[in-house]
Amino acid sequence: MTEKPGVVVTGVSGRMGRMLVREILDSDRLRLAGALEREGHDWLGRDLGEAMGGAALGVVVQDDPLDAFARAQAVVDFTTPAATVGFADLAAQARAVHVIGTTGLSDADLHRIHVAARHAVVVRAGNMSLGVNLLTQVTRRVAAALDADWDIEIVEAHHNRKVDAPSGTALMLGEAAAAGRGVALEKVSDRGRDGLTGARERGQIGFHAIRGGDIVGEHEVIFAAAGERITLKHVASDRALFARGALRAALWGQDKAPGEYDMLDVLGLGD
Ligand SMILES: NC(=O)C1=CN([C@@H]2O[C@H](COP(=O)(O)OP(=O)(O)OC[C@H]3O[C@@H](n4cnc5c(N)ncnc54)[C@H](OP(=O)(O)O)[C@@H]3O)[C@@H](O)[C@H]2O)C=CC1
Ligand SMILES: O=C(O)C1=N[C@H](C(=O)O)C[C@H](O)C1
Repeated sequence: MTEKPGVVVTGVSGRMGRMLVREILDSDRLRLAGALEREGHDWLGRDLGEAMGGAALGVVVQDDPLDAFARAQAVVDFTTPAATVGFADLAAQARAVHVIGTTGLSDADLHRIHVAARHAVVVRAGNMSLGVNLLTQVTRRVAAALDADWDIEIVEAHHNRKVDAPSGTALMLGEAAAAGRGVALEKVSDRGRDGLTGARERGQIGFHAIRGGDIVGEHEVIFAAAGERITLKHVASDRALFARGALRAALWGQDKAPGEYDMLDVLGLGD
């Protein structure tokens, strides 16, 4: 029998890191091969299970990514942009599938990930859920069917610890709406209006971010015209959904050629 692919979880003490560990331990198709935290973290050197407040797992939390990646087939990464670009280089060196959930990546970060993907499989998505990825397809189609008399506004809501805005998901939905309209998002994007802004410009795509409490993630795409309005909405009520999507991507990537992929590829929802 072949061994189950081993997964290293980065940012293992974080909201998504802990969720990923639980899902891997529940999985009969993957095994936990390593646990990473940043330099200086108080979990370093401790057994992961005990650090999480449970029984020992025999996996020690470490801060040496190359050592961890060399013993794994996949790296599942929900951390920060600065950490993720470093992990992309090292996962490529180790030829491990790199699943990236981190959002807030700059164009320069994306370029570095693109270069790393010459040598290894990278699956990246601002949202790993089936529902949101399906919603991007629906959004693109609705935007393609309507002209610019329909104003597009994207509203997202998240917990009060989130550090980036608009959310990665809001940007995915914005890209989908812009693609449906046949325009480049950066040319029409209007983020967080404030003050004496003047009337809305025709064709713009607006973004608005709510931050509060423990909201897991909610996204609305509003198409508003004179006398009528269409609202497409997704609500995530459990982070396990993102973790399961990411682990599905880690498995899916095992037999793929090096390159950049997204969750539409993993879920078979691409055109
Ligand atoms: N694509 C998707 O479906 C989803 C994406 N996300 C995205 O995932 C990212 C993480 O979210 P969340 O889990 O809520 O955030 P958290 O802040 O809870 O977790 C991030 C973790 O990464 C750790 N970290 C930071 N730098 C490093 C490093 N160099 N090496 C190892 N670990 C490091 C942090 O440690 P410390 O706090 O000590 O600095 C922290 O434990 C965000 O960008 C978020 O938007 C979230 C959910 C779903
Ligand atoms: O930070 C989060 O929590 C989330 N981040 C992702 C995003 O930026 O869209 C996905 C999800 O909405 C949760």
